Amino acid sequence: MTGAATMTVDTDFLRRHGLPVPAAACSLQDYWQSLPWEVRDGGGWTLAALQEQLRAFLAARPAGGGITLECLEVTQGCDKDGQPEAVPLCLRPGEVVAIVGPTGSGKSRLLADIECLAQGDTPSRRVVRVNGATPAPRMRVSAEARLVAQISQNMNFVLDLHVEDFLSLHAESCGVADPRAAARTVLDAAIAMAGEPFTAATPLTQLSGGQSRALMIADAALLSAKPVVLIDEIENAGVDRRQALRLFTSRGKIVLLSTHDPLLALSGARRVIIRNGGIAAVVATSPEEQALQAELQAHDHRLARLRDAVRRGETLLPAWQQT
Ligand SMILES: Nc1ncnc2c1ncn2[C@@H]1O[C@H](COP(=O)(O)OP(=O)(O)OP(=O)(O)O)[C@@H](O)[C@H]1O
Repeated sequence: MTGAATMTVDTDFLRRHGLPVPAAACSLQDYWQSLPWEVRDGGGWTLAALQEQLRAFLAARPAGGGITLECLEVTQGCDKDGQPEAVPLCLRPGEVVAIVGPTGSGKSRLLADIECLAQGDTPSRRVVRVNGATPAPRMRVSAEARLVAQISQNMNFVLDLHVEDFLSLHAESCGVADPRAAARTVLDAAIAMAGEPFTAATPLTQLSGGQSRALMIADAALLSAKPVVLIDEIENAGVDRRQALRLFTSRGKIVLLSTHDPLLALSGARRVIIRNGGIAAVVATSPEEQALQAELQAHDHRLARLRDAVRRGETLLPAWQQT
């Protein structure tokens, strides 16, 4: 049955229906195959009925396992020498926050701590609180209940599907009313962001790194209900970076991006400075820096033209001299 292989079972759903909970996350299809016949027959279940009910359950539930995210706090962290971090961090919906610092300083560590909702159990000993409270354990382990979508540098697909089929399946598993239309919207946004065009019929395995990331960004922004998006060094991603950020903030998501790029560093209202593994400061983007953004953007457009010319194998001077 379409979708059962791509839907993940949800422990809350299973408990609600008195169904056995598997030891590890698995697809609905695998779960169904592992169910003893007496459980299937006793509950009058069919795979179609199970899928229908799970889809309705997920569609009715806000992302993050039923909570509306109001604030995400990162506290009690230590730097690499075990010294307490200078400042805690509090993030609110619709915010873009850049994470900056030298190579190896701990930017990815901070993203990973947020991704796993660290509870003092990572090298930084950070504790992440959700809406002022300790998150429920299932928010750390259940794929459905997790708050965070992550876009990282190295994303490539291994699925043997075309772009449109993949997006439709994902839309269907998210409980979207018209999966094909939702897939089309995501595809259009991804194509607009990617440096090189691709189509609905492109096999996933033939997408370039930049195209894969553009697809994942559009998917995370427009289909995923996760309220927090972590982006690791999008500057090398071969996508229109500012368009990607706009897509996320238009959906009210918290966006944290680790970056060395000055334009991206200024794209949020604040930036987190990491030194020696710890948060050394949280700096507000000043009005002067905001004014600088327009100038940096003009340079960025010029460089983007050069990058396109390089990709097309053209000589660079005409692209550089174009006003
Ligand atoms: N607070 C900390 N305590 C202990 N170890 C840490 C801490 N922060 C980071 N580390 C460790 O330091 C190493 C480098 O950190 P990380 O990869 O996060 O750096 P980065 O800033 O993302 O680097 P790059 O810019 O090269 O991607 C990792 O092994 C990480 O686990």
